[in-house]
Amino acid sequence: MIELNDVVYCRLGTTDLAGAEWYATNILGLEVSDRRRGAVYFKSDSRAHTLCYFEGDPEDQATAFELGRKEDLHAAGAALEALGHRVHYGSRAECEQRFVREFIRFNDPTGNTIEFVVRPEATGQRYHGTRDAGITGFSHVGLCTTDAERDELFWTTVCNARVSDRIGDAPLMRLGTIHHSIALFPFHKAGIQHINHQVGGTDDIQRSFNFVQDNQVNVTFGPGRHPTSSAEFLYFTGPEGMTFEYSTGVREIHDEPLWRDRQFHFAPKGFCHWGAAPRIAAFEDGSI
Ligand SMILES: O=C/C=C/C(C(=O)O)=C(/O)C(=O)O
Ligand SMILES: [Fe+2]
Repeated sequence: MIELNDVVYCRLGTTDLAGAEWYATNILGLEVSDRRRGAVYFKSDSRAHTLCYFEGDPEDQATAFELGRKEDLHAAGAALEALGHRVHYGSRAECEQRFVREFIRFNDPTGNTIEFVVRPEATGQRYHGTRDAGITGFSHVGLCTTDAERDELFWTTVCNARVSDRIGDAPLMRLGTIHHSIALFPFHKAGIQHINHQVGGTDDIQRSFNFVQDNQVNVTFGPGRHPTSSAEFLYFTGPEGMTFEYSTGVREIHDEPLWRDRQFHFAPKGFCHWGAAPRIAAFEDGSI
């Protein structure tokens, strides 16, 4: 079993790096932590970076998860190869680009690019957003799946994810005590479906609702409250059509052996307690 500790960063290709940086700092509220040729790195908490935009194809997206030690990484690489995955071992230059000691890259069964990394760099420094969005950190990612049952099996049997709840066939899965670090949403192709940052409270959600609208950013869902994690949320559109989510108050699961996953409707009532309806393709019709 591949033991994943947490989701650690996303990498997103963009055809407009300057525009993506403008959005990430002035709208999303992240802090530029580094710049390398053709790439900009962003902080959202005390980690060295949790998001990287790089010049490239917007469909070139990767999500990274942390493992404990390099021995675990090598064992994970061998296990994935034995299952038929093609595994790329990161070069020193590629590790430096990611602020990690070692990493491997492979595709999950849907074709999402996944990186498993060891020793991602931390900083002793707090994060200071360019605007006060109230962000407390990068928290989870939604991935598209072309076969939710198959991919759930991959994340829960090859890896250590546990299903906290399901909305229709979409599993919300935890790696630690946070209700979910990874969620899978049925869609017709691979890709990152949304990127979540936690914010401090309701005021931050409501303030951002007004702020993003005042800045002509498309709000696609919310404000609302998820029946699943109990979190209050706001979803809006970013560069290249990426969906970003702020949420606050996500449930923590500490009674691990006692928790039973629950089944929610794949319909607005399964997504929002307050009656908001999503205008996000993978939330509207899982078979698109
Ligand atoms: O509405 C669907 C999403 C639910 C949640 C949640 O329970 O917090 C998410 O954030 C998610 O699936 O990503
Ligand atoms: Fe989410």
